[in-house]
Amino acid sequence: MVREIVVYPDKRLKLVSKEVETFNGALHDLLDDMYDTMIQSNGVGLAAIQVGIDQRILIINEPNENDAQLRENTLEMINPVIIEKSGATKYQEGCLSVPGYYDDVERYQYVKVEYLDRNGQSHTIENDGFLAIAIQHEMDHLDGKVFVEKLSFTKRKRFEKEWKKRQKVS
Ligand SMILES: CC(=O)Oc1ccc(/C=C/C(=O)NCCc2ccccc2)cc1OC(C)=O
Ligand SMILES: [Co+2]
Repeated sequence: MVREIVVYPDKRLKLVSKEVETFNGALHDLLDDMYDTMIQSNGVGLAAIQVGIDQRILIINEPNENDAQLRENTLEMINPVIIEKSGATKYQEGCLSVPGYYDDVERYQYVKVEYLDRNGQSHTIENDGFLAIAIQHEMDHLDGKVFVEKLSFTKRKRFEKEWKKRQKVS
């Protein structure tokens, strides 16, 4: 089912999420709910803290060449750890917890990541494209960091001004 998305500057987004210890039906239900929630909001990535669960869980679903997001293309990462990183890249990021705001964020170009799947099986993935950016963005959420906190001083000032104005209106 679709869950409510936690919106910036909710202080839950600053929590450091805890490692997952049990790989049971409740975990599978959460992963399925995260998928429903991400797709319904037109997202390509979501961390569990964005639906209020402070566990080290993230999902990514990159649209395919026909711009379709297929369920089987969903990458589910539990307790992910970056074991290699290199290079630098910049990409205009957005976040379902900061709806309607996009800005350039600097990231590592290449990452190699170890993680567990929904059954507790270990996997290693490496990427130097869109997926590398998405993984870094979502892993930041697991450590209580939102992309707007990585902006340069001036960009951050611009964001805060815009966001305050938006809060007054809504
Ligand atoms: C108004 C509003 O909510 O705008 C949106 C903002 C962000 C998003 C989705 C952001 C998202 O999935 N971010 C995952 C992290 C990520 C960012 C950049 C590259 C890879 C991975 C969707 C929005 O809704 C629409 C209709 O576009
Ligand atoms: Co995000």
